[in-house]
Amino acid sequence: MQQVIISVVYHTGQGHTKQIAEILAENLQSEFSRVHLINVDEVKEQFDLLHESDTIVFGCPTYFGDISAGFKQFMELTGGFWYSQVWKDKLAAAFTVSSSRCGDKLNTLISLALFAAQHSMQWISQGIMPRYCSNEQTEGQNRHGSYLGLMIQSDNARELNPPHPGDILTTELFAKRILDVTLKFKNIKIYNYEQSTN
Ligand SMILES: Cc1cc2nc3c(=O)[nH]c(=O)nc-3n(C[C@H](O)[C@H](O)[C@H](O)COP(=O)(O)O)c2cc1C
Repeated sequence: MQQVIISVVYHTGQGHTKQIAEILAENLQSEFSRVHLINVDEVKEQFDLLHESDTIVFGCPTYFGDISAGFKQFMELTGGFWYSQVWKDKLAAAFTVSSSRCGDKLNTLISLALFAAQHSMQWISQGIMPRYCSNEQTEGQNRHGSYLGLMIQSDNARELNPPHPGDILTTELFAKRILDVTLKFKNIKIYNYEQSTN
């Protein structure tokens, strides 16, 4: 059985971004894929896992309308790889988490896409249509109407609460899309494999 390798590399401050990284990793896992979940705090020892990946998913919280400092540190560690373009034509996708519905998350996704472009990676858009009927517009899939990547609104409280159900659904659908696109890009045809229709 041919398998693709997908890594999710993330920074988290209080754990909200970690929650989403874990849901993504769980839903990326299949008989056709091997998944690495990597916290940027431990990335220095795990760069080989990123180098062997077909797809790398980048994730961080939005802090002051942009990527977090923790993620930026990781980005700057990749300077040597940029120089030799070792990630050229790997696939890339991204997600960000912030406490406001908007919270200027788009700017974070743009920064992450630019980072991937400087590494000459191929970008996977979110590819999930928002639902425009009844309550689903606000409670369902892609409720923030994002296209560049996955946007999540965290419920910031004293305790770490689970993400909004609509955001969990969107995360699951995004994982399915990342897996679909990776298999397509690697030209792996799987008999009876159901492509996502969202
Ligand atoms: C320094 C700082 C700046 C923040 N800036 C924003 C912001 O610009 N927009 C927003 O909606 N939330 C903002 N937040 C809230 C975080 O995005 C939110 O708490 C998020 O869930 C953090 O994810 P984490 O738990 O993975 O660290 C900020 C939080 C911090 C600590």
